Amino acid sequence: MQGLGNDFVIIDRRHKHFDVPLHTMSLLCDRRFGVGCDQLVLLDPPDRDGATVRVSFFNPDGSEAGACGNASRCVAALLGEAPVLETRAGLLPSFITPEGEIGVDMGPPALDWQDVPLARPMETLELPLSGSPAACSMGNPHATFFDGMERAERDGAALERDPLFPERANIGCAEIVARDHVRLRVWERGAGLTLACGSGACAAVVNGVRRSLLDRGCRVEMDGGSLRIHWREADNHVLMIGPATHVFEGLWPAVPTEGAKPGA
Ligand SMILES: N[C@H](CCC[C@H](N)C(=O)O)C(=O)O
Repeated sequence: MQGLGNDFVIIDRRHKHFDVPLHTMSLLCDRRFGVGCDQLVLLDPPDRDGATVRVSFFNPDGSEAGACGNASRCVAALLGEAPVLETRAGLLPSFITPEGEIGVDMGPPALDWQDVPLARPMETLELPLSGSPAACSMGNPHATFFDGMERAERDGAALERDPLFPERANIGCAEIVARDHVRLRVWERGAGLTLACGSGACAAVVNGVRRSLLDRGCRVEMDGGSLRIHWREADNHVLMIGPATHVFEGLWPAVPTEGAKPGA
């Protein structure tokens, strides 16, 4: 499935559990050897009351992401009937707008340095990096710059691994069009430049509001298309609304026995 061109292989293990080894994940994500995707998504039976499905997200480099906004909308669309997603970021309710778009309540952002996480406490909102980004977590770490989108491709790889980010970071680079409209390009942790990033769009609005650059309701326009983001004052939750598209589906091959060659 894909959300604004940010694409995913979603493996539904709710009815038959099987292991997906790391090397199989990497092959599936690698466009040279497999289907190719920005993240791999696993669906499992829920553990927590109130959840419909447990969802976990993995980058092509095998690292796990605590949040994945575009994939969350895709899972909501796949299951239908407004499921509640159990993720590492918490329980995320979903909804369908009258226009048929998919909405996910991405929960509250985490703003304290230990929760982003950052390597040390910061005296100001602006991090001590060229371009003075702001950082927050949506269940995954995001640093957002507001001085144009060029930095994403130019410096994203180095910034992702800056020592300031002990768990690395997704690097969002924004160009302000208006207080309710921003253009964004994201170098994603463990995945590189993508056409869109849902949690990155949420983080950009949160960081933009904190920097007094954006309103709480904002259109975030990315190369793959736009999301509507609203950082709700009443409960501090971030709502994300946008499309989710089913591309194709297949059957998981007979689960290989131990030691079988990957990518069978
Ligand atoms: N594409 C995802 C973000 C993946 C984040 C992942 N790269 C990480 O390690 O946090 C989204 O739509 O939110």
